[in-house]
Amino acid sequence: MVSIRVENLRLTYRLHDKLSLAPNRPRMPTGGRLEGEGRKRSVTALDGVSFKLQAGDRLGLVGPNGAGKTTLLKVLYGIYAPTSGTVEIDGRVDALFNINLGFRREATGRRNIVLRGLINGWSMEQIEARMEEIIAFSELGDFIDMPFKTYSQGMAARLAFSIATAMEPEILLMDEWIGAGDARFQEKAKARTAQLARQAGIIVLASHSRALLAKTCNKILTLEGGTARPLQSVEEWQAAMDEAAE
Ligand SMILES: Nc1ncnc2c1ncn2[C@@H]1O[C@H](COP(=O)(O)OP(=O)(O)OP(=O)(O)O)[C@@H](O)[C@H]1O
Repeated sequence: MVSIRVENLRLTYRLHDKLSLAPNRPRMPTGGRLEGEGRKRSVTALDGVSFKLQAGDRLGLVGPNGAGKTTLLKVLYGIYAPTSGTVEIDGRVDALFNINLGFRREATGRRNIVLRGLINGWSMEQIEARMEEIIAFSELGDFIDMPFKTYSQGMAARLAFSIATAMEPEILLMDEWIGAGDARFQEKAKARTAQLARQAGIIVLASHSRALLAKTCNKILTLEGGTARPLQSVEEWQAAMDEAAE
């Protein structure tokens, strides 16, 4: 059964001197908790975060800039190991948080589909079998044989989304990539995302767009300076937002 279980998660970035935040730079107006001095400086981007998700859940991650949303996605994807706490994931995970990540700029869209498929462990036969469906969903037409570097952000987003969802992930992690597609593609992508969640998958989407979150998610996790509020249903979150606005 697909599930995510996060228990008391803490993630601290250790900052080397060359990694910015030197004392003569402007103070960070927002973000995680800065600690230490000089080479021992660190940022605690997530602290004491706990939540559980089950099959069919579509979680929205919300919070101001630097709240820890992207860091949480990266921990769920396994890019960063927790500094402390536990993350237990059951299910095949794929991520779409940087549209250009993992694409060869010089290679065509078609070649990039092959490369991504191979990285995902598909055989050439499996790639061939999915190729036309991926191209059709992306609606890139003849541009599929143009180098990736010639694509607009929206075109790159179409290809990235089409490949990632063709890989049939059980858990899909996303940030606001969807904003790069035009309105029609966004509708199509939303339908496919909902279908994926219905097929007993889990979606985690970090976004600043209330409309997108309301349409896509059933649960909301609000992060602030790296700490999380208790999980809310999307209805509770909307009601709280409306109340705060009054
Ligand atoms: N690679 C890194 N090295 C050091 N600190 C980092 C790194 N990535 C993020 N941080 C810090 O961790 C904190 C959380 O950042 P994160 O990118 O997770 O926020 P976010 O909620 O996704 O923000 P945004 O809405 O702006 O995308 C910030 O204080 C940021 O400065």
